[in-house]
Amino acid sequence: MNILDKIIERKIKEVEQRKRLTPASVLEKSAYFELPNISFRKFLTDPSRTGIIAEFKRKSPSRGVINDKVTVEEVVSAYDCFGASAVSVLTDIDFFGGSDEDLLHARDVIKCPILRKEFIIDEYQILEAKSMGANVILLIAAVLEPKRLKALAAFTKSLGMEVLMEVHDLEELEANHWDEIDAIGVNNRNLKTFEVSLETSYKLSEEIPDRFIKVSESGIHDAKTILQLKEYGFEGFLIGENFMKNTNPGEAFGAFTNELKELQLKQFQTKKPI
Ligand SMILES: O=P(O)(O)OC[C@@H](O)[C@@H](O)c1c[nH]c2ccccc12
Repeated sequence: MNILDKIIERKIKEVEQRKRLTPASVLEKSAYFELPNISFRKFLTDPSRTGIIAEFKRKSPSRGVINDKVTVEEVVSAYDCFGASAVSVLTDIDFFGGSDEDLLHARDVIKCPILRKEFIIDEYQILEAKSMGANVILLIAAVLEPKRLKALAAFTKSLGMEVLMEVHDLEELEANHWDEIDAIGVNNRNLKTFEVSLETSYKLSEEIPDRFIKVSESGIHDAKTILQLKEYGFEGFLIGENFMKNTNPGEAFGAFTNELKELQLKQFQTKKPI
């Protein structure tokens, strides 16, 4: 059994337990059901933001503990303040050391869209996401049948939220050209083997129809890579470890965005006719 199978096996049990503990009707009483969604699409394509979806991730199956010393509030408020287009918060407890509380605390301190980073297999988890104040959810093509993925995406849209679908290869991409999806994320990390290659994004970029926002996920460690990905049409960049591995992830994000701005300025100046 690969790690993804293990996570899903655990997740099925977890969701059943959660449903018994808190019925959906209780989740639906959350005030977030009354509020308009903070648009992921709008923030990602806003030129005054960076396009970066900055992630709060304490640990992962591939890296072990990345950072268990910082608070979610201090990190995500710096992410937002230095121009993140969205913030991603892991809520998986067992494999990523996250929690629902992390997302709730993030929501208390930031105004940009929040991605609930979770292994979603059931509508109930989407209701949970809404009740916590998340604005966008992740649907992973490697764990869902195409028809099931479409149904979960439609349910998300019916709640006014948005969908980031994650793919890792052409087969997953071609099976899931659903109108209910807002953005397609190419995961450079193979969730079954942990291998990381940016070539995955470069190769799949031209296969993604223009109506979807293109996002590149995982393994991004420098500002130069963002410029390269932009050349391939990517507008979103999901980055976790590169910030979280630092004592002060928020500050690391700030330094990264400064470097990105400088590189962009240089690129602009050299392209400009004299
Ligand atoms: O820390 P990285 O290499 O920058 O990657 C971030 C993000 O892409 C990664 O955490 C991720 C992408 N898809 C996922 C699905 C589940 C859990 C985690 C992920």
